[in-house]
Amino acid sequence: MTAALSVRDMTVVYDGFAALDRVSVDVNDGDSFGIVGESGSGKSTLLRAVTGLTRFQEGSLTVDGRSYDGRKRDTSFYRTVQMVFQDPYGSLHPRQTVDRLLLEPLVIHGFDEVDRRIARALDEVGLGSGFRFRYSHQLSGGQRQRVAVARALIVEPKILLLDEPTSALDASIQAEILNLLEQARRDRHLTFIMVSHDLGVISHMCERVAVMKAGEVVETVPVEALERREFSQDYTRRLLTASEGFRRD
Ligand SMILES: Nc1ncnc2c1ncn2[C@@H]1O[C@H](COP(=O)(O)OP(=O)(O)OP(=O)(O)O)[C@@H](O)[C@H]1O
Repeated sequence: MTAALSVRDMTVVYDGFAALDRVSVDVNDGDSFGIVGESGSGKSTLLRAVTGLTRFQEGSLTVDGRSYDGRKRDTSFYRTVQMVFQDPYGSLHPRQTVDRLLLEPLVIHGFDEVDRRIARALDEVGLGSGFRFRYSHQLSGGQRQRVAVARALIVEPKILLLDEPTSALDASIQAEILNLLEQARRDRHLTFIMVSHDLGVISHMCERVAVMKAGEVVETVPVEALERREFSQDYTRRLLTASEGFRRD
């Protein structure tokens, strides 16, 4: 199996505080890989360090066979790796039309047949051409997140980094977006790396999961191991119990 992404001993320090402390993660081509952990454990920092939004001071990163350093990422990196953020309100410019939002990445990456690609991307995320000339501020949260997914997929990436992609949405809309992502992954043979505080979402979407605590990966297990309670860390058990909600004994 080829590695789509390999992070080795990655360390990110903010003002003397190690938000990531020698984190290693290997994700195979076509995998759906989850990252869980309590708030502040470093999940978003890991994704941000991979995409170059945050600099890593030590360690190495290999994506699709190429090595990248602390911060610099070239256009070909973003052709391979796209990211979908939690907040569809923050991640899309409100005064741009959907057409403009989808055109921009196509221009950056030098794609031709832009009309056809935009129409196809809108279809793929279930919006249709009626949405093409709407402004993003005229869309619901779920519709915006569909546009964010279309914007990521339109450059035909191999890897999607998903940072809590549905946690800002209502439960029913969450399921629609997750199904849409799952369908896109199957159709396009994508690799997913997904951060979620919701172990239910991770169990549904992912095959393997890294458990993070205080900037470290404390264990990496197949999702079935979580379901069968076959893991080594008590911390993982506490996360599972917390995600199952408060129970009266
Ligand atoms: N730009 C920054 N400057 C300083 N510290 C930061 C910065 N970004 C994150 N941190 C700190 O790094 C640690 C990890 O943050 P991170 O956002 O990666 O956690 P997380 O696991 O994604 O949390 P959550 O689930 O709440 O989003 C936290 O203690 C956070 O306060």
